[in-house]
Amino acid sequence: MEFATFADRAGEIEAEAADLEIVDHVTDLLADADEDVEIVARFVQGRVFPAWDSTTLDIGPAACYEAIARAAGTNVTAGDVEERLAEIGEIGEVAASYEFGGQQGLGAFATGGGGGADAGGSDLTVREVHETLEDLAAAEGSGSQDRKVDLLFGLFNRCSSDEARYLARLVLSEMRIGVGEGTVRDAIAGAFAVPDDRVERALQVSNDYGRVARIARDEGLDGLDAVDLEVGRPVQAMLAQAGTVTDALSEWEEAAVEWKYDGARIQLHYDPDESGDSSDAASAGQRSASETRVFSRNMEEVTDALPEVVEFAEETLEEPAILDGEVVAIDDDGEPLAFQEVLKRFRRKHDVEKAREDVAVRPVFFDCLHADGEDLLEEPLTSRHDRLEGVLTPSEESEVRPADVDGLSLLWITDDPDEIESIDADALAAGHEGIMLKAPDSTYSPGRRGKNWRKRKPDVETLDCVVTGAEWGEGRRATFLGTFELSVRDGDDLETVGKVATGITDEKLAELTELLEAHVAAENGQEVTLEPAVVFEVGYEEIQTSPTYSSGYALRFPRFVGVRHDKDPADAETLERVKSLRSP
Ligand SMILES: Nc1ncnc2c1ncn2[C@@H]1O[C@H](COP(=O)(O)OP(=O)(O)OP(=O)(O)O)[C@@H](O)[C@H]1O
Repeated sequence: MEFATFADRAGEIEAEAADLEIVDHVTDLLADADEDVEIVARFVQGRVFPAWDSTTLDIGPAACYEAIARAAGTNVTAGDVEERLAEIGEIGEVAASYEFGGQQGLGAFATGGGGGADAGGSDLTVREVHETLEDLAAAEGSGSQDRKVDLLFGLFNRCSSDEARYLARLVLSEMRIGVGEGTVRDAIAGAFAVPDDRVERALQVSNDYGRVARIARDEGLDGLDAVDLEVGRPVQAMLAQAGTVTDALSEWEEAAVEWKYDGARIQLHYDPDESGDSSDAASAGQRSASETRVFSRNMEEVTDALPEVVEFAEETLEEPAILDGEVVAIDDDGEPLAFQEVLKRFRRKHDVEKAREDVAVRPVFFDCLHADGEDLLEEPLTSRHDRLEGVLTPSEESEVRPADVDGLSLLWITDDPDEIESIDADALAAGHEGIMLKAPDSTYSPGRRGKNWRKRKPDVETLDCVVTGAEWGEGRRATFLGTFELSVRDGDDLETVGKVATGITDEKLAELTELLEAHVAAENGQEVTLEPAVVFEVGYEEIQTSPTYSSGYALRFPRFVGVRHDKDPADAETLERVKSLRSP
């Protein structure tokens, strides 16, 4: 396809306001793209490379202004282009405002000729544009920026103003003609007469609109259905919504409960025998027989920044696998550190070894998308977790208990809110963020933020409660008071509303013990009665009626937020207010 035709069609799409009409235009465009359908399906979304491919053009706006200026003539400078951009506000319009053609230079020859653009368009094709942009992306090392500018100059130099408009936008990732992913999906289905849900599935597993368009055209439905996950090519991560335990249990008979790790999402791709493969990654040849690649939640490659994850894979895994998980920063004792610490490591390109000495990381996996040649997206969560456990368990140790499997996130299936509460408490006590609730039968939906994965909703509100009791801890916490009894005011009386044991670090427990010990009124075994003196601010998920506490109400999932040193028991919440906050 001529690039002028593409630019023309892009102009028509941009001028169209109605979504359905836009789909019709894109459908026609794909149907007319012939051998270039792969490129056109990407260009129309403003992409040069497939979504899974983290290759970038690596060319900044300044270099683009420079290329435009050179193609526009000897009197134009990059500064002039920038000034015009400040006036007009959009790089496409700026590029279209110059007359190109006829400038001689290295770049002009590099892309097959100089000049030739006229108002009706050049002889440039989308394929030539694509190939030149591939060369531009590949330019590395010293002098590469000059080479990039040369190549881009060569393209602009052959452009009519309409072509220049869309070339500039494509290069700077500012296409913005109203074509989203859903539009291209519908257009592929329309152009090649295949059902849109099958196109959607193929897109989910491949993350490559160009390839899916070509397969739909050349191989139809059978071809689409044969598109599989590929180890080494990232998939979009499934995402979570916020939700309560109550909602989860009322919608599903049972919930799968997992710890929510406070790190950064990773997708691990491991192939034990890459040697026979001729892919680019293999030909890079740094890793011997096996190949491990790690991607971020946005499918960006982060392998080199996380050597611990690569080592983990190489030591633990035996079969090809795609695993979904979290990388967590840890201290010298292996205890989790705050999320901010992971960020110091996550996208680091230089001094990785030094950074590793400062902050170590460890992976934890909670899902398995592919194992040993088999795609598992359509399998229920519980089966995927079983496969995950198998993949992470070295074969000679098949008897190890799941709790001992390194890198495996634990999963509990339960319909008991109290058990969920205690899993949440354990997660917080172990330094994690809380819990995730998942539908046990759910399939893996890449890129979706559906109801099947829920992060426990953060507390709606907090209450200031008087601490009227506590318990001595056990084991390493034997010298600390914990499990604090909470009360609210009812006239001159105090009535209990719950106990809080979660959200408190050991350091904080030591501090609270010191504060509360002075107010111990009585002790009975581990149980301690406290004079009303200290007020805690406590978060909670909801308030329900309950026979367990003297107020007749209970805080569900209470969490310690802090001590209200500025408040006396007389300033604590009243039972009246607790009643008014009760869930309907
Ligand atoms: N067991 C787990 N299952 C799924 N995700 C987990 C788990 N443990 C930790 N996570 C992390 O929690 C994230 C979902 O929680 P959350 O929504 O708070 O993440 P976010 O990236 O901060 O925000 P958002 O995804 O809403 O944009 C996942 O993307 C993943 O990184």
